[in-house]
Amino acid sequence: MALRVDAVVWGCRVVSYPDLGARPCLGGVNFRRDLRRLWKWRCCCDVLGERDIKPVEDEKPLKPEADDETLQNKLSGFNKDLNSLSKPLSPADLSSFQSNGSKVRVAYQGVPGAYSEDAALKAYPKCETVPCDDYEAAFEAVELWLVDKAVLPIDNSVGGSIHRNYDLLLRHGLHIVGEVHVDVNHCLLGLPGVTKEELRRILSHPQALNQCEETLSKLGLVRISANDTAGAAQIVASEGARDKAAVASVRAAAIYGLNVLEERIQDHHDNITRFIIVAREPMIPATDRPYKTSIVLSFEEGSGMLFKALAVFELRDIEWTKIESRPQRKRPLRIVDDSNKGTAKYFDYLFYIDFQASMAEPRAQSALSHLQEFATFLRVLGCYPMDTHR
Ligand SMILES: O=C(O)C(=O)Cc1ccccc1
Repeated sequence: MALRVDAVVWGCRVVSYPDLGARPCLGGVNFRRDLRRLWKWRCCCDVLGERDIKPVEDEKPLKPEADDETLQNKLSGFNKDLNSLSKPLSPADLSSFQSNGSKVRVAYQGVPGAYSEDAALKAYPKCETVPCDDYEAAFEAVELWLVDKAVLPIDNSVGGSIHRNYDLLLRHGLHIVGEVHVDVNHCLLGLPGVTKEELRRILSHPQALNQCEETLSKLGLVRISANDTAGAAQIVASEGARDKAAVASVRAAAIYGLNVLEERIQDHHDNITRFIIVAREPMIPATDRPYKTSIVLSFEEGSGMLFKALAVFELRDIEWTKIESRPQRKRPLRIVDDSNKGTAKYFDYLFYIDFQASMAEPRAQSALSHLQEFATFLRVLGCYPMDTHR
């Protein structure tokens, strides 16, 4: 099956896939439908290996239909040099501008005012942020060259890991090229003139609701989950119900014209979310600053192997900063013949490990080759500069 790349417009590939009887597509124009076709094509060609194909029910575009003028603007930014777009990244690529002077486009889940957008702007202050319906759409937008990067929450100091993004990292072939910490200040937002006493219902992202459990219980509010914090603020503002409030940021309040009834309503004053930045190309590992490396691996046998894996780092004085385990859905049970006691069954897990070293360092390279000796699967998700600020 053939795919023809007709041109690269505004960082998006204009593609046609004659074998599927499809017309050329341009990011932003009927994006979802074209995306599905390209998706099928990618799966047929096994470009990125096995993946789940999620049927997309709605025909809603990721971005509103582009009008003629927008299209013309996009077309004027033609870039036919495909090769220049697929080079590995260096720390200089942490700039908000690309080598051709155009702004870096960064996808995030949510609507303007979401913490994920704060993270994108913290990492690339002058970037163009591109809102996406869900985390998966943000990954897809990078894969389809509609944006340059995506920023995704991965871990929160109060709520813990965002498991969905660990799973998506494995399913998609993107690379982690950076991390950014955002200090989360959850606020209680209501319609102008509304008092706390009038509130009955509270909307927000499930993580935000969990992080504010104590305050929300004291206020006796009924929780309603929303796609993202800013999306919740947008709903409260547009519905105009006086008993409904949102948990979101001060910036979201300003964008949607809501009143900040109380700031820092989270149960723990210090509430930091770690976001990762993913791109199509990996970052070239260097040693000019502190680097972190993220890997995912699995073992044939159980708990002793994890101990051995951690010893690999300890032996080389490498500090690991995070371990997360996720079930191996394709192989949920490992059956062990336990001689005269019968057959034991264990769940099988993938382990995600972050450690503080650059792949440019011999000690990190030797740690990975050591791990390879007993891991049944090992993938480097990325080696990237650490966010050493708060
Ligand atoms: O909903 C948002 O604004 C997000 O970006 C996700 C999120 C939710 C709660 C804390 C940090 C990030």
